[in-house]
Amino acid sequence: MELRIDHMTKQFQDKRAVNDVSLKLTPGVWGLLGANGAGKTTLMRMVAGILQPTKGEIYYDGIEIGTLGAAWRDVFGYLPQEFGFYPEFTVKNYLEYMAALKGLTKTDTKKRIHDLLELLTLSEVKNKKIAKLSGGMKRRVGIAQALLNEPEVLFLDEPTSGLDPGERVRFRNLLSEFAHDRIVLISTHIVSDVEYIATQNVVMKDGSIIASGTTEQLVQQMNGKVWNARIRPEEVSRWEQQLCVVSLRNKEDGSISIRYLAEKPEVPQSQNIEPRLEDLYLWLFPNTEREG
Ligand SMILES: Nc1ncnc2c1ncn2[C@@H]1O[C@H](COP(=O)(O)OP(=O)(O)OP(=O)(O)O)[C@@H](O)[C@H]1O
Repeated sequence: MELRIDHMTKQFQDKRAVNDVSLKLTPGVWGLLGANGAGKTTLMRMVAGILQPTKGEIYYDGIEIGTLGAAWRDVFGYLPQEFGFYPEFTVKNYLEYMAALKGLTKTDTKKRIHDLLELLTLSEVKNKKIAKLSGGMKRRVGIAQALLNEPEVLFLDEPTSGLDPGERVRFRNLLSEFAHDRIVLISTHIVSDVEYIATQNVVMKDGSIIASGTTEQLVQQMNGKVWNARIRPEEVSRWEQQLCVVSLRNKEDGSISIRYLAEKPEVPQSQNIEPRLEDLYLWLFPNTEREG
């Protein structure tokens, strides 16, 4: 099973949103990381067949997906970033409707919806109107519809936005299991969503892939660049202005433990510490807001 993205490019008037991206996706979870505007959504929409590429092709097991036509839609699942629901539908009716669009049989639909409602802890709200659900529940309904046809290739655009930490963990575990023999690509700027479950990560910036590899391979680039030191509370704003600060933690003795990124130690008595994927992300995208 292989999805080959070949020299994909998308030009919007004067904006090149995706610039000659080539990727070979194999079974497992793939993390697609990048700051706002990196081109992640545009790339995913082209694979989903919603957006016409300016240049490039996509092959599933060697066959161009345009040639596959309906057969591609049968094996592909997609959760868009902006998800247009039918607010007056109940959760169950909506999933039945989507199952019919995806061509599932009546018997398959019943069982599949039952299982997905259980899996995504939506059983209790299955007869509620979608308009009445919380943001996190709506997101889970979106995930359920993407999983309806048990897709072999699943693309999820920021799937965890609006999920609480418990839901996030459950969702990550569910995906890890699901991706055992499928290709799952998750676009996110929340590094912890993919740090521990992604088999491979791809980092996009300004429409191009600037790094890719396993989490371990990627974080290696940060060896020797992540530091920890103790500072006094009154020094915080000075160091924040001078350094790329990953985190600040109040210690019991009144001092502050600072984790920062730099080519060499900048704060007196800094210790070199083990890098994480978030460190690389902040190194590549220093101006992004910190993860909450
Ligand atoms: N229909 C469009 N017309 C013109 N420009 C567009 C269009 N869609 C996207 N863009 C631009 O292309 C670039 C990439 O956008 P895209 O939504 O793919 O990024 P992203 O990585 O998904 O960002 P985010 O994390 O904010 O969703 C941005 O500069 C965006 O403004």
